[in-house]
Amino acid sequence: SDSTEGRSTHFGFQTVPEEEKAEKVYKVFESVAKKYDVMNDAMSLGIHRLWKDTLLHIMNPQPGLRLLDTAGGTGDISFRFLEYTRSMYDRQQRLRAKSQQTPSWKDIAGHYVSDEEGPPQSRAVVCDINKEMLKVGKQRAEDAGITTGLSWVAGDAEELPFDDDQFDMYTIAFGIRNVTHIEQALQEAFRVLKPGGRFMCLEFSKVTNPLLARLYDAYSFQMIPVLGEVIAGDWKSYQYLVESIRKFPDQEIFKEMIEDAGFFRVQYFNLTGGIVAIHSGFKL
Ligand SMILES: C[S@@+](CC[C@H](N)C(=O)[O-])C[C@H]1O[C@@H](n2cnc3c(N)ncnc32)[C@H](O)[C@@H]1O
Repeated sequence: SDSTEGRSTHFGFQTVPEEEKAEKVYKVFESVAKKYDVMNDAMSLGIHRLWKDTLLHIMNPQPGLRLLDTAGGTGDISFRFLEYTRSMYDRQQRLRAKSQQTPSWKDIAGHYVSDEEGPPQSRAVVCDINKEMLKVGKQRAEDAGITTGLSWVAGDAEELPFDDDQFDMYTIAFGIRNVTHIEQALQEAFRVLKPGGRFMCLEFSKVTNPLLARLYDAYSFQMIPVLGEVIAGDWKSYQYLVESIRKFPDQEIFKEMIEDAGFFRVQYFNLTGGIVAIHSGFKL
C-alpha cells in the first residue's frame, strides 16, 4: 500500500485511502446509472445476461421465497427472480392439472403456502446504496409492468437496514468488490438470512486458462475504458471497473472469507473460464 495513513484501496490506476473508497464508488455509479444497462450489454457482448440467468438456475427458487438483492442496482437479479418463480409456479400448476398424483402446493413449498392461500407471492427487495441506480431500476420495473412483489430500499451492504433472520435468499451480483469492508458485508448477509437461507454472489474472478487470461486482459484494459468513453462519456468510471476486478480476491480466497463469516457448504462455480464465479453458502 502506498497510502501514508491507514489502509488503502485501489481506485482507477491510483491508490486511494480506504475511507475515500465509498465516496468514489458512489460517484462512479451516480455517473453511470442512466447508461448502466446498455453499457453492461456492450462491454460483455450480452454475456452478463447469461451469467445472471445461471445464478437463477443454480438458485432454483421455489415460489413464495423472499430475496434480498444487495447492491441490486437497476434490478436485474430481482427481475429474474420474480420471473423465474412465476414461471415455475405456472409449470407446477400445469403439472398439477395434468395429474392427480402431482403433489399439492403444501407438499411442494412446505410451510410457505397452503392450498387455501392461493399462489404464493415471491418477494424481492432491491437494496442499493445509490439513489440514482435505484431510480433507473424503478423506472425499468414500471416500464415492464412489474408491480407486485418488488420493493426498492436505499441501504449499505455493510449495514443493512433489516432485522435479523428475514430472508430466504441473499444475492449480491457484481456488487461485493465495490464494498469497502467485504468481511462486514458478509457478516451482514449472514445476519439478515433466515436459518437455512442461502447466500449467493456473482462476481468477476480469476481466469483459470492462461491464454484466455491474456485475451481477457487485452480486451478489458484496451476496450472497456474506450467503450465507457464512447457510450457513456465516462472513461474514468470504466477504468475503475477494470482495475477493481483485478483487485478482487480469487475464487479460493473469497470462499474462505465466506466461510469465515459463518456460512456452511460454501462452493463456487466458474463461468466463462473464471471470468466470473458464483459463490454460494448456507446459514444453518
Ligand atoms: C456493478 S453494479 C451491480 C448492479 C446489479 N447487481 C447488476 O448485477 O446489474 C454495483 C452496484 O453496487 C452498489 N454498491 C456499491 N457499494 C455498495 C454498498 N456499500 N452497499 C450497497 N450497494 C453498493 C452500486 O451503487 C451499484 O449499484
